[in-house]
Amino acid sequence: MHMNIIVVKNYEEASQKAFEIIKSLVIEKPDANLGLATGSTPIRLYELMCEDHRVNKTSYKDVNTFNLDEYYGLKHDHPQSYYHFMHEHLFKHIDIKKENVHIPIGEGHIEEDCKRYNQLLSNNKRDIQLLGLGSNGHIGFNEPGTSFDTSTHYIALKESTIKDNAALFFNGDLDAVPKSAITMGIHNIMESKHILLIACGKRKAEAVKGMIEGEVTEELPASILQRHPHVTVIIDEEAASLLTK
Ligand SMILES: N[C@@H]1[C@@H](O)[C@H](O)[C@@H](COP(=O)(O)O)O[C@@H]1O
Repeated sequence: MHMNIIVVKNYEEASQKAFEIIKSLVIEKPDANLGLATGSTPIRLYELMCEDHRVNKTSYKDVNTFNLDEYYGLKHDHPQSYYHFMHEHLFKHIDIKKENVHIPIGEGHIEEDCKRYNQLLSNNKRDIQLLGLGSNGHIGFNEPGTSFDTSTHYIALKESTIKDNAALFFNGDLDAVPKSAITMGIHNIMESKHILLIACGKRKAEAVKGMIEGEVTEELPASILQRHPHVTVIIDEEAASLLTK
């Protein structure tokens, strides 16, 4: 097993650690391909990147980014679209070029767009893929039961995911959360040279245990990371609390 597991005290330390990894990659390789994620977890990391860009002038002008997923049916300017999230939390604060930003399109011709995104991904291998972790073990929006062979696809969200995201982003309003999404598949995620997963808090402890100590199963999508040659997992004490080894 090639997982490098880093246990830190809390969310702030986890974000700092992840930031160090991303920053040193961008400095070493100014035209790096970054696979990016949304959700509540990377928010502090993105803040640190913006601050560092402002203060230390770390440049993203030759960086390309590829986001994991997008809700289906939200317009770009919807405040909860991932497109909007990424612009607000990261892109508008750094010197990345608009044309270097890639996010799946969550409306219109699904099949064509998935095909186009897959082509883009296979032409641009990611140097690093940032991941959060769903409380049910999903990565991107690859819900439990998704085949490990998938590339970018349309997926119906599980009840638990709708609930989690309602609580975090939609003021608890289940009806406001889109019921489906477009996501990079497990196959696309596994193509990245390095995978960096951050998980914090008690509600992730079960999934973290399965991901690291459980069997590799499509019922817990993140468990596939055990088969990747270069994975860094950053977890806080709460998320690590059920680990036995
Ligand atoms: N599609 C996203 C994932 O990319 C994210 O990693 C996960 C965890 O979210 P959070 O970081 O808010 O716990 O759930 C969301 O549904």
